[in-house]
Amino acid sequence: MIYNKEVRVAVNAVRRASILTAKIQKQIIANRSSTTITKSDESPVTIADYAAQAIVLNAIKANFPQDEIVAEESTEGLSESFLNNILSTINEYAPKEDDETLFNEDIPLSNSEYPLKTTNDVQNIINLGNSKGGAKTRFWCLDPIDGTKGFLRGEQFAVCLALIEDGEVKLGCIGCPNLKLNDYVTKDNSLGVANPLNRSFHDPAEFGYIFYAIAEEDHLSYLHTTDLLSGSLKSVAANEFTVSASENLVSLEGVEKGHSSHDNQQIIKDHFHINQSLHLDSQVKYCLLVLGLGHVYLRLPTSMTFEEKIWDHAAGNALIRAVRGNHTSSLSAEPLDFSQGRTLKTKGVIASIATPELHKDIVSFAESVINRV
Ligand SMILES: Nc1ncnc2c1ncn2[C@@H]1O[C@H](COP(=O)(O)OS(=O)(=O)O)[C@@H](OP(=O)(O)O)[C@H]1O
Ligand SMILES: [Mg+2]
Ligand SMILES: [Mg+2]
Ligand SMILES: [Mg+2]
Repeated sequence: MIYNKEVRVAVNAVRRASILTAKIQKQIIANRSSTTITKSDESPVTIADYAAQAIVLNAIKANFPQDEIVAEESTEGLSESFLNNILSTINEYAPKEDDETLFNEDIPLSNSEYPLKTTNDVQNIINLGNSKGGAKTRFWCLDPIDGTKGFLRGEQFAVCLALIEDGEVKLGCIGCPNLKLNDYVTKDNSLGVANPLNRSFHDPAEFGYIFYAIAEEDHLSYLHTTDLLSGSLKSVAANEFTVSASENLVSLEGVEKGHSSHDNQQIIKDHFHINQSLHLDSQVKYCLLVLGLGHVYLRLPTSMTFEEKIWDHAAGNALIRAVRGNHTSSLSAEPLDFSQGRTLKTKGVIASIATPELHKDIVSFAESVINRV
């Protein structure tokens, strides 16, 4: 397998961050923690976002010291006592990397050059996520908690890591600690989308799933968070679920009305007879899409000035391309371009496992809805 070491590091780091964030979410929901900060753009960030970013970036640098990283969070403005809090959170909640039931011994997630033992280590490693990205470098792209609002509501969130080379996403890994797939299998067989995998999901009691894919290999893999790489791995082949206009389609959409235009999405759903919608936070939406549990991901812009962040879509891009799906902006059916820096320069996102023709029709209709006077 190409990118063999990269996949092992990514899955192990995402697994460690998924277990840590899931434990912290339980504490927050039980009201035993209140470490949420509001960032300058009014969005929330928690101690779990910082702790997850620290352990994933440390794992990357310990194994690929030359690689650059684009990651969402920075420690700007954090006090020494907050940094101390991040360090104790890591020590208390992150599973230990000498736990052989969870980690491959030959993939150390820290070393003497990247130890993660002091607040200085924590600060330095988090801020290594400040790469500008672009077309020329090889860089990793991390969203330590995607769907922070869902995380705080006790709902879906995801740890999302991608590797980008020459502006193109090469691999993606998404940890979904709260995902129970059986919750999304359509109960109503008349819709014709009941469990497209034609197999039952054995949802683990806790810690959900990890999905990963190399974009150019024609399949996606997924496993329970607490399995080792060699554990009960399942996979989906390219084009396994391609759908066309004549079928009953299910949309995948966000929860927050400020993140996508639910009104414009409704107009599209009416036009294409999409009469069932799943609303979830985070890139978990992409995971359901590539399993065929939904067909069209709609993220129409609420404002023409907001720039989508590459870490909100890069890992999902690898999954979608591995199953030969479509991943474009909401205004043009050109593929998303991850080579333009830390943000996408196009507006909105539409993803689907539809035929290319149907995808083009949906985007062209979306464009007319967005640009209507
Ligand atoms: N105005 C606007 N438009 C589009 N996207 C925005 C906007 N504001 C924020 N964000 C980003 O939305 C990320 C969360 O996306 P979700 O898919 O979870 O949104 S939703 O709540 O389910 O609708 C969220 O990611 P996290 O900060 O990692 O949670 C933000 O990067
Ligand atoms: Mg955020
Ligand atoms: Mg995000
Ligand atoms: Mg985030």
